[in-house]
Amino acid sequence: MTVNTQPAPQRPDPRAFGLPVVEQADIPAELRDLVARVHTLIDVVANTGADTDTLAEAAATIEDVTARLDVARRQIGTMVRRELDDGTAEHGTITNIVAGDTNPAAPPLFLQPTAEGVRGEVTLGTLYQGPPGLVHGGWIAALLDQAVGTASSLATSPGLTAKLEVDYRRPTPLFNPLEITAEVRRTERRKVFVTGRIRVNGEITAEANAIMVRVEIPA
Ligand SMILES: CCCCCCCCCCCCCCCC(=O)SCCNC(=O)CCNC(=O)[C@H](O)C(C)(C)COP(=O)(O)OP(=O)(O)OC[C@H]1O[C@@H](n2cnc3c(N)ncnc32)[C@H](O)[C@@H]1OP(=O)(O)O
Repeated sequence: MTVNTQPAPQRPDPRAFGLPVVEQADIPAELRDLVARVHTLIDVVANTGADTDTLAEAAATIEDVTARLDVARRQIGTMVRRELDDGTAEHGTITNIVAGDTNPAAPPLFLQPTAEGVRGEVTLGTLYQGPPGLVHGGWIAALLDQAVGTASSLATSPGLTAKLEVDYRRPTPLFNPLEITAEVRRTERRKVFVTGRIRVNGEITAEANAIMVRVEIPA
């Protein structure tokens, strides 16, 4: 695997903005296990053909579990700090819908730096279905948004998506490994022009061109 050998740019510490930071390594194994099991549960519920007695029993059990877990909620904006393969680190919101470590609805997509930008792989099931057997177009945009945002953040500094234009070239199938890549093309003041792609078996199914606008970080 190729990694970015350029010196890492100075990245802001979210704590300076009042945001709590959790080290990825400090997320308890039990929470990771719970997140994975709930992810499976969501998929099973979405597809179940169980009888009504079983459904009612399951709903009561889950109501009970929900009440037990609904304690000491995290502050909105809680960040997770992740060590990356190139020895640098990144911050992301811990409940990010695409990549959040503690979000059972997230695929999740974890991106790593490469010589060109970022790369990750993810396989999506029926939770992300739009047309029969295919990934929902909004989710394709979400995956690409995450990729261009991360590429921009790692190459420059964190920003918000100002523009995201997606070309849907081929249907993107469920249950197939999706290769997600993104790379910064150029920067212009606070604007970062980024391209992202989804490939299936080497063929591009969707491509995005985005403008990220870097947030102004006080000195
Ligand atoms: C503290 C540490 C945190 C760490 C954190 C790390 C996170 C790292 C992982 C990230 C991974 C997440 C990936 C998901 C990323 C989202 O999902 S972001 C959420 C969706 N996006 C939004 O909500 C953005 C909403 N829009 C806005 O807030 C504002 O319009 C913007 C985009 C911040 C720009 O506003 P502004 O800062 O006032 O900037 P402004 O002066 O208007 O424009 C600056 C430049 O951008 C241009 N521009 C502005 N809007 C546009 C546009 N729509 N089209 C074209 N050009 C535009 C302007 O023309 C101007 O260009 P120049 O004059 O320099 O040529």
